[in-house]
Amino acid sequence: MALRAALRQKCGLIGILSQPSSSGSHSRVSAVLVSQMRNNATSPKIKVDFNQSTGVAVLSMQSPPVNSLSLDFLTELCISVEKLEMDRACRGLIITSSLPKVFSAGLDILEMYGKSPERCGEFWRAVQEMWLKMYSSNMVTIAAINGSSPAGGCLLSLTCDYRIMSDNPRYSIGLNETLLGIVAPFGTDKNIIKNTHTCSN
Ligand SMILES: CCCCCC/C=C\CC(=O)SCCNC(=O)CCNC(=O)[C@H](O)C(C)(C)COP(=O)(O)OP(=O)(O)OC[C@H]1O[C@@H](n2cnc3c(N)ncnc32)[C@H](O)[C@@H]1OP(=O)(O)O
Repeated sequence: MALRAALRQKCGLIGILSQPSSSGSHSRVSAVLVSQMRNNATSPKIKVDFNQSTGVAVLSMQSPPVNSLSLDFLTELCISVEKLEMDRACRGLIITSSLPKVFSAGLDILEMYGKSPERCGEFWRAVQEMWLKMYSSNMVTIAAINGSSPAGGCLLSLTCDYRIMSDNPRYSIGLNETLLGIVAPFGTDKNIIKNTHTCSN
């Protein structure tokens, strides 16, 4: 009931929950494949279960060991969210983890070491794209934080409309990245600044 109320508040529509799903874009599906090939991965890092009758999708992060946000992971995450966004039947999105104990360990530290400036640029653009896409989503978004969620994992949860965390003292959450000497890069891209203003309204 709470979700339906939230859906009503955010979308102003409730009657379309049972509308049939439209099909995803082929170009985006192939972008996932390109992402997997680049990473030499055989299994997807993101699993999406969409329930047509409720209009709610559950996006499970399943990238062992700790769902770190690598360029490939972020690419796949953004494509999955975009595909759901294009589906008018999907009104709500729950993001959670399939892994025990960890929601997300945040940005993949290996992406920040020994990489070319071009690759670093691509990575940080993907980080920006992820939080802008989530923050400006038309769907009601909920982070079901079922494990530790430091730094970028916390950031991911903060981009959602609602956060619910497992009551377990062993799970930690917070913006601890400054302890590693990592600060958010200054966004000079006009679109990023524009989108940020739009989101804050
Ligand atoms: C506008 C944009 C603003 C952006 C601002 C910047 C935002 C965020 C910056 C970041 O996110 S930097 C990353 C910070 N992350 C951390 O500090 C998390 C560190 N990790 C942990 O605290 C723990 O690993 C955990 C998540 C609590 C899990 O603990 P657990 O005991 O279950 O597992 P571990 O043995 O510690 O780790 C297993 C395995 O995973 C590797 N690993 C852990 N975290 C990362 C990571 N962030 N990136 C890459 N790899 C990671 C860890 O090294 C272990 O590897 P192996 O030793 O098994 O090879």
